[in-house]
Amino acid sequence: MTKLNESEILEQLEDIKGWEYNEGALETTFEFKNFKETFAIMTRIAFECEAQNHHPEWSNVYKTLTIRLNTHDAGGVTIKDFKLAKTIEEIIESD
Ligand SMILES: C[C@H](O)[C@H](O)[C@H]1CNC2=NC(N)=NC(=O)C2=N1
Repeated sequence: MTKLNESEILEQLEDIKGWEYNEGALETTFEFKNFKETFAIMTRIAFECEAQNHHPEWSNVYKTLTIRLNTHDAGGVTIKDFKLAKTIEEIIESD
């Protein structure tokens, strides 16, 4: 898996609104209704991460969820990160 360069990353980012390239990772923050809803979404995302064998750096404070995606094995952002970011968007939009 080869890491993408910055212009490739910025080009791919045009397809997923709300995400940005920050300090070597794709990053976004979501705000939900309350903690229960946030944690339920995190659980659904976690199953999909397992299925893709690709895992986020994330943090949750009450109803705020921050997600950072990069590919440790490649030392940067790869197409796997974009695939997972799009999946996360689908999960949240289907809610
Ligand atoms: C052995 C296993 O396939 C690897 O450690 C996978 C698991 N999940 C991963 N997740 C992320 N975000 N980056 C990786 O490089 C990665 N590698």
